[in-house]
Amino acid sequence: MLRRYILLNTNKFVNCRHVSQSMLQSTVDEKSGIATVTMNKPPVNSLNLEFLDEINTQLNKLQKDKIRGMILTSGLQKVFCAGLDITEFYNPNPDRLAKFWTVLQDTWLSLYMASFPTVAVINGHSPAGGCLFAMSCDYRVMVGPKYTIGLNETKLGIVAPKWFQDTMVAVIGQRKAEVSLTTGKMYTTDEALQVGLIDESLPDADSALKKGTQFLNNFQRISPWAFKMTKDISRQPTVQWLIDNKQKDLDFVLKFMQSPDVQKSLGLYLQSLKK
Ligand SMILES: CCCC/C=C/CC(=O)SCCNC(=O)CCNC(=O)[C@H](O)C(C)(C)COP(=O)(O)OP(=O)(O)OC[C@H]1O[C@@H](n2cnc3c(N)ncnc32)[C@H](O)[C@@H]1OP(=O)(O)O
Repeated sequence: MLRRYILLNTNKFVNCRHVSQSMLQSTVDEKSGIATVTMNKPPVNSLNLEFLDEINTQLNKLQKDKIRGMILTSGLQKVFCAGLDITEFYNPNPDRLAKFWTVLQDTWLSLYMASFPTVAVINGHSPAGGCLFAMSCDYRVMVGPKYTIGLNETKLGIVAPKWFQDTMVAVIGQRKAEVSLTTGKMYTTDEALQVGLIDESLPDADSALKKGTQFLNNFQRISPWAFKMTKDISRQPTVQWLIDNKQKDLDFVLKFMQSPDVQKSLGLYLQSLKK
């Protein structure tokens, strides 16, 4: 089957059979209209400014192209996404930190409110921002049993912003989210399934991708307009706070992240990761 590969670094559609050298590969199945977007930024798909910008640009492009659905997955061996790139927060340049956080806000809004159905095929560990991205999709299929997922921010000595927390509440409910967030809980695949953080667990990536595609095929007979209106109504309460408070959220992050206590915690955490 002819697949359309998108070269993101030039931001142009190119019909060819080669995968681009970009950090993000995107293929669109021309028959079904389903895009597979694969994060491929070794070693752990950490989300820095440039990577987020690329993801956001691609989401907007797919929206314009009126694709019928999207699978978000990882091209790495055992990590879906390690979350935000901690080096963006450690001894930051304030201008870059502001840009980074603004692009993160925009990328989340693009993903959370995507006009097309989205599935996260979580084929590796998915802490913090990785979990946020997975939770922002409409359906989650995870490869089990050895990977983990959760919002672990408190374990780094930092605080998940309100919209991270609200996204989790929307998926697993207030009580479970509160315990999960305060303890920085990383769930095993089985635990995540039990608590409702993921929708399905499959033993390998191929079957997870098939499941994800099956979910998207449910929308073949659903009007894209009816889908989008329903999703907007359902998700509006979660996004509205950020839409109304982007600057306030940014100001908080700039102040919080540059405080000496937080810098100290981040430094220790980075050191522990290197060990
Ligand atoms: C108010 C603002 C709040 C902001 C909220 C923040 C949300 C976030 O997303 S913060 C990021 C939280 N992420 C994590 O805590 C994940 C940390 N990483 C891991 O747990 C593991 O790396 C992981 C399980 C994902 C993968 O394990 P391994 O495959 O064994 O890889 P390594 O641990 O050896 O890591 C390889 C390499 O990558 C560096 N790394 C890992 N994660 C990050 C990250 N999030 N940002 C930057 N760099 C990261 C790690 O240090 C290693 O580096 P080298 O030693 O230089 O190779």
